[in-house]
Amino acid sequence: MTLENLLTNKSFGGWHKQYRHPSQSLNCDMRFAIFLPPQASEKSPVPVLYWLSGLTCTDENFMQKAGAHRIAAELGIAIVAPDTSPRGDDVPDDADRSYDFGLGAGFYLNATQSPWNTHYHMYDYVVSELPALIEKTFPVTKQRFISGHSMGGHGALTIGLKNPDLYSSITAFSPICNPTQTPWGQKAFQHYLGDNRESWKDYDACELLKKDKASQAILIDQGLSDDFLEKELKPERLAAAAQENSTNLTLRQHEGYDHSYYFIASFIEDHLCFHNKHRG
Ligand SMILES: N[C@@H](CCC(=O)N[C@@H](CSC=O)C(=O)NCC(=O)O)C(=O)O
Repeated sequence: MTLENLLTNKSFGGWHKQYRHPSQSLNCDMRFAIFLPPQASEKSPVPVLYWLSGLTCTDENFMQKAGAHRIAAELGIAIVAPDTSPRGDDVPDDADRSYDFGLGAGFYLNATQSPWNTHYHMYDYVVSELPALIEKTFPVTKQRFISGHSMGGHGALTIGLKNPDLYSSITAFSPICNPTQTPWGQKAFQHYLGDNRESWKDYDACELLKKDKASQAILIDQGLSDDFLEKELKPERLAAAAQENSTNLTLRQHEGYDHSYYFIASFIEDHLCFHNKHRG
């Protein structure tokens, strides 16, 4: 396994680092970023928040724009930000090169349909391959938290709900909550998963929550001036499903905030503190 260090920056007493490595699940080279707080050492390993970004993002957007390092350094939590899709000349993209499908839009699932199924296995990468690499390489514990934004909020919710033993708590900003019923999700699932709509439900947070009560606590923040709210996100449906089975889900709605990283930066401290409360 080669792990190539591309970038190292000291930040709030800790370290932001960017790496490239060959990924077996995705069948291509991948980049990820990690923030290691100053407390992290072999003698005192720290838990890890996995952050899943949204459409068009790479590992860089969150690290550069969210303003998360100060509070992560204070709390002693590492943050790992993977890319949002497989990358490279061999990796197929949307024919129209649109932003909502293909490169930069892996939807955190395992594609079953050709030509997507050669590379698009972001679910396996995020749940298994990347944490194994992180836990082998860096001074971290096996405790994981998960969070994300928009498409990454969908990823955080579905991955967290499906793996209660692996993720202690779940948070999301402006998540796509019911992708089987909304345009971004339907386009992606049709291509990646094919015509059988039953198979789509396995990657839909509302459907997962209707099936089973979540064992973890969930925090969702949503801006009320978000241009994607009505058409794509549907947080009210997730809140209703949670209420139905007494899942511990808090949906906070904020006047005036949009879908951008200004919104994420405004509330990221609350998310890190929320995860910190669930630390073992
Ligand atoms: N107008 C944008 C649309 C893409 C966009 O808004 N991407 C969001 C995530 S949306 C859901 O997954 C994002 O995080 N963008 C990156 C950023 O740094 O703000 C476009 O056409 O690119």
